[in-house]
Amino acid sequence: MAAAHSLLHLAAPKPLAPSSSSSTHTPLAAAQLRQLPAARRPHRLVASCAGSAHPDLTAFPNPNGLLVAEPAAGAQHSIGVDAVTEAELRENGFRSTRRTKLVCTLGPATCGEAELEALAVGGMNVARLNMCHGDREWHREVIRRVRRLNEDKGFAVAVMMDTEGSEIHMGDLGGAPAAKAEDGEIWTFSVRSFEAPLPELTVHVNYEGFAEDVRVGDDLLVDGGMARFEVIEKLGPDVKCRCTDPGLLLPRANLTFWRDGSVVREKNAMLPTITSKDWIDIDFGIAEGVDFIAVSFVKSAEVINHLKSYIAARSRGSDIAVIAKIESIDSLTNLEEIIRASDGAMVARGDLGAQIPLEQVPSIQQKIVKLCRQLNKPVIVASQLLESMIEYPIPTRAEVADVSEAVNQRADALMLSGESAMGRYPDKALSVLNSVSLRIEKWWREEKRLEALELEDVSSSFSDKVSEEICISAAKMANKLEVDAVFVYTNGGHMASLLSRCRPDCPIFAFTNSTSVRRRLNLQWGLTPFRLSFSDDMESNLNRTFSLLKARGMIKSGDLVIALCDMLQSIQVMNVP
Ligand SMILES: Nc1ncnc2c1ncn2[C@@H]1O[C@H](COP(=O)(O)OP(=O)(O)OP(=O)(O)O)[C@@H](O)[C@H]1O
Ligand SMILES: CC(=O)C(=O)O
Ligand SMILES: [K+]
Ligand SMILES: [Mg+2]
Repeated sequence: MAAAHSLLHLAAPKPLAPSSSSSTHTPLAAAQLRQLPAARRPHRLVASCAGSAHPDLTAFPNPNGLLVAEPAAGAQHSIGVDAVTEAELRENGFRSTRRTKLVCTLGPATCGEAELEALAVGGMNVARLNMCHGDREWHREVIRRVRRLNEDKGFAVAVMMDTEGSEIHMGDLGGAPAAKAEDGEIWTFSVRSFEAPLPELTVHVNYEGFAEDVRVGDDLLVDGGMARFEVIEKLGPDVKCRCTDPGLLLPRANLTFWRDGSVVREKNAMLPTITSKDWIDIDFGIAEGVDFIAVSFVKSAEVINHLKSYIAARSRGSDIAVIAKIESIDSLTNLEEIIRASDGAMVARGDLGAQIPLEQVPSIQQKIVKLCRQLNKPVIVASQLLESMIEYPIPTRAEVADVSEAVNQRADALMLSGESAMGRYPDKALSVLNSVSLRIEKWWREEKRLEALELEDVSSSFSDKVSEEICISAAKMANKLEVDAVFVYTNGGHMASLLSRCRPDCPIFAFTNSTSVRRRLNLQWGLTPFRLSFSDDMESNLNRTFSLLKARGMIKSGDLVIALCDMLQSIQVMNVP
C-alpha cells in the first residue's frame, strides 16, 4: 500500500472512471466521458486510498544527466520535462522554481546557436521575434534553431511572433546603425523612397499620408521623445522639421506627432491593424508552427476575433495563441473586450509611452495586469525593463525596482527587448530578471502576504465553473497544508491556467498530452509544464508520474502533493509513496 492519506476524490460515475489500477478502461471510456454533457456529470466526494505502484512501470532513464530528449519509441514510459527545471528542482527542491516567466526578444546578439542555448539555460521560456526587423529567411532560420535546441537538448522554449503593424515609423536609415540629430538642425521627413545611402539629414517615413496629416507647428517625437522636432514647412512629400530636443535616431524608430498636448491620430487611425505584410508574416508564422502571435497596435476585439478565425481555418488542429499588444489609445478605450477576445495580453510600454503621458503608464500597467488575472489571460510586462543593460553589465537601481514591481503585481511574464536582441549583455540581463523574480516571489511567500485581489467568477459553463471552484479550493488547500506541489493533468491546459490564476504558494506541475499545449503553458505564472501520455485513470497516472519523477530525482517519498485532473474534475491530496 502506498503512503497515501486523506484522498478526497470528486469523481465521475463509476463505470466511466475506473478507479482500479488495472488498465481495463479503453479509449472509448475516456471518449464517452468527454461526450457526457457536463451538466449531467454527477460530482461526488469519495474518500479512498491510492493503490500501489504499477508493477509494469519502468521510469525512462535520463539519458545524459541534465538533458532530456523524448524518445519516439517508449513514449508511453517517458516524460517531457524542461532540462532547466529538472536541474533546478533536483538541486534546490520545489520552492526554488521561478514562477514568473521570461520572454526574450531575439536579434543579432542572440540568434546564433550558442547564444540561444545560453538564453535557454538562463531561463528563457519564450523567444520573441519582432517582424519589424530581419527578413523572412532570418526568422525562419532562427525559429528552426529554437526548435532544434528544444529537440536536441530538452528545452521547451516557445516561439512568439510579433507583427509589425501599421503605426508610423521611420525607415531603416539606409543601413546605418543610428543617426544623431543635433539641436537646431533642419531634417527632412519624407514619404519618398530613397536608394541607400540616404541624402544627408533625411529620413524616410513609412506612412503615405504623413505629409498630408501633419501641420506646421506640430511636434514630431521619435520613440516617444528620444528626439524631438518641430514641423516648420511642408513641401509636397517632404516635411521639414527643426530639431528641438537632440537625440539618437534608431532604424525604424516609432514616430508620433503631437498638437496641443495630445497625439494626433488623423487618417492613420484608420490604418488596418493587420497590414498585408502582416498577413504574409502570419501565414509564415502558421507554416513554421509558432506558438504565439502577438498583434501590434490592436484597436478593437474584432481584429483579434478575425485573426483567431483565420488561424483556426488555416491551421487545423494547431493552437496558436493570440496575444493582444496594448500600446495605443484605442486599445485602452476597448481594453476589456480586447482582452476577453485574446488568449493573453502584453503591456507594450514602449509605444504606449509614446501615445499617452509617461506618468500614466505605471497605473495603466497595474490595471491591465489585474484585469488579465481576473479574466484568466496571461499577461506580459514589456519594454525598457533593463534598458541600461543594452550597454552596461549591471542594471540601474530604478530598473531593478521596476522589475520588482512587475513581479510584485504578479504578472505572468517579463520581457526583454533590445537588451537581448542587440544589447551587449543579453545573458546578464536575463539573469537579473531571473534573480529579481526569485527574490520577490520568495519575499511574497515568507511574508505570507495576504492576497489583496478577490478573484471574480470567470467561467460561464457549468463544467468550467466546477473546474474553477476545484482550482480555487486546491490553491487554498495548497497554501494551508503547505503542500510541495500541485499536479494537474490537463488536455487543453485550461485547468492549469485556472490554477495559475490563483497564484498558489507552491509550483504547479502541469501534465499534458500535447507538446504544443506544453509550450503554450510556458507563458503562464507558476506552471511547470510536462509532456506525458496519460489516461483518465488517475491512480495509474499518479503512480506513473511518481515513479518517473522519482527516478529523475525531481520528487521524493513523503512529498505532499495535490493532484487535479480536468477530465475527471477530481482533486486528491497525498504523499508521494
Ligand atoms: N530581428 C532583429 N534584427 C535586428 N535588430 C533587431 C531585431 N529585433 C530587434 N532588434 C533591435 O532591438 C531593438 C528592440 O527590439 P524590439 O523588438 O523590442 O523593438 P520595440 O520597438 O520595443 O518593439 P515594437 O517594434 O514591437 O514596438 C530594435 O529597435 C532593434 O534595433
Ligand atoms: C513591445 C512593444 O511593442 C512596445 O513596447 O512598443
Ligand atoms: K512589432
Ligand atoms: Mg510596440
